[in-house]
Amino acid sequence: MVYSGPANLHYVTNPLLNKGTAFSLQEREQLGLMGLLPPHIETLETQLDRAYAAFEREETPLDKHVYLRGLQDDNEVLFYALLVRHLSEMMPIIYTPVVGDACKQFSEIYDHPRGLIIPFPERDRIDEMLDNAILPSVEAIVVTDGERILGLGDQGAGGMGIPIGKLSLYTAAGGINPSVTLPVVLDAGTNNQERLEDPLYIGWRHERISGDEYFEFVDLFVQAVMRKWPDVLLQFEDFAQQHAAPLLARYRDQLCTFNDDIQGTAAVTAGTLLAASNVTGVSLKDATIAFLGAGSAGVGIAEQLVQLMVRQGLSETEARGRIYLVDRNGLLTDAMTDLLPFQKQLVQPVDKVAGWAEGNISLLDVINNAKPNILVGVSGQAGLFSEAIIRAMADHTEHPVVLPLSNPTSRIEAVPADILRWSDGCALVATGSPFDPVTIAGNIHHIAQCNNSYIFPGMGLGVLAAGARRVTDGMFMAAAEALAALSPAKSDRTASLLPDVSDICEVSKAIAFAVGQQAQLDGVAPNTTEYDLKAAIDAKFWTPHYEEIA
Ligand SMILES: O=C([O-])CC(=O)C(=O)O
Ligand SMILES: [Mg+2]
Repeated sequence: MVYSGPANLHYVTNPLLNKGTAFSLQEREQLGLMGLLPPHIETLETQLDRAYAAFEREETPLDKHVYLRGLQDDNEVLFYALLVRHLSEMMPIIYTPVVGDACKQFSEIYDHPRGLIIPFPERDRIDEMLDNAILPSVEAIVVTDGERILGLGDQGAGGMGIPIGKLSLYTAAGGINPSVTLPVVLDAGTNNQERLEDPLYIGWRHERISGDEYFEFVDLFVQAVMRKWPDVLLQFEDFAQQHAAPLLARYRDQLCTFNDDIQGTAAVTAGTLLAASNVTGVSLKDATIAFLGAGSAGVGIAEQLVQLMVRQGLSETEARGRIYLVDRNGLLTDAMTDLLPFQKQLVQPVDKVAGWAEGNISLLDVINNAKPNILVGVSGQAGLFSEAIIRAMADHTEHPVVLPLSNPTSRIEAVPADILRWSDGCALVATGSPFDPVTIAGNIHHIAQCNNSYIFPGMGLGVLAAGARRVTDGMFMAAAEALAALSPAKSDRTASLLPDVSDICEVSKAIAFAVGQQAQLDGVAPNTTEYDLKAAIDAKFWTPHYEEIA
């Protein structure tokens, strides 16, 4: 039987409309809410006090996550007002690291529908599903297939936690109205046995589809999105490395799209390294860089750094010669036959490295021979930056820059306190997940969070405010440079390499401006004056507040 109850209920059940106790008397009368709400009419301020107290009562980080997600599903204005007010405290709860646990336990904590979960067997009904999204219009989508969730691997449909968390930051940090954002999971199955055997598992209980069938499935989705919302910004997130780069290559010229793990992570890392070079005095063109991890994130960062080094005057060959990628089989060389296509540009000639080791060349061999001053970890493996590795870095360089970027915290290559201890406080450290400051010999070292969350909210704001039709490499370069320009370490060497999380809205606006200008230069957005671009960004920037409904 189709529900035919009163229509007024949706004002208190739709989180985009609900104001709870803040509905005015007039609204209560006109919308048919009399008696549904307690009589005392409250302000958003009072609601915030109650919500924060409830948040504090929750004991574990995952409980706090569940509380905040519940609030989001109940009343989005209140959720965002709370989040914006306590961003430094709450970002680790709705985003990395706690969102990792939320994805692993997504089926256990599942409560409300949010966004779309599109299962492979229903692939001929995607248009209908997009129609069901019940949002008046959609401007930003974050999609995952759940195969490489942070460093936690295949979480199947539980990966939905990631698009939800990313889009929460689109709003809290990038000012995108939540009513135009849509999280999506393409449920292509899972190869995670634990999930498949979990009686509570919410996803399609089937091993992952692969090959042509997989790419055709993604294509059905992208084509349906382009039919329904041709101007939408589509962010790909946490796809496995064998899919991420080919999907980006396939779609980047068809619609406004980017891959956050390849391009967003690359831009924030480039911005962090530009900021670090101000502190160390070693510019990127004079740097040598070692990577642990040669997946889509590592290669994405390396390619962005090649571009930056070329801009600073190196030839492309010289730039590539300064970058060493190490994965589980050792240093990538041109003698290897099983490399993925996107890795092949980033190999070292075997002739150059002959004699560095017998057999595979390890990260330690690379450090001892190439003497890098920058070390980037994107391996997804905890603990691989050992004491020997960090000490070898510090032996060759006065201020080694060490970026253990794997998320969540449980996957980090080394914790900042160890890196600083092993380098006698000389290293500059930034991490993918948040860390408290470290005190060494009386000096406080602030640890920047080198996470794509500094980039994608501003990228989204810039794209949407400028009306960009495509996302170019230049726009990511502009974002990286705008971020570096805001580095507190520019004027104070002991300060964090990146701005404080509490300043992220201002960072996003600055990035949006740089991105919008670059989009115009690249011919993918209509030309405007700087004044009009700034005004468009300010006008687009949504802040949580209640609209009068009646
Ligand atoms: O989500 C994050 O914290 C950063 C990211 O994209 C990833 O690790 O996949
Ligand atoms: Mg990601």
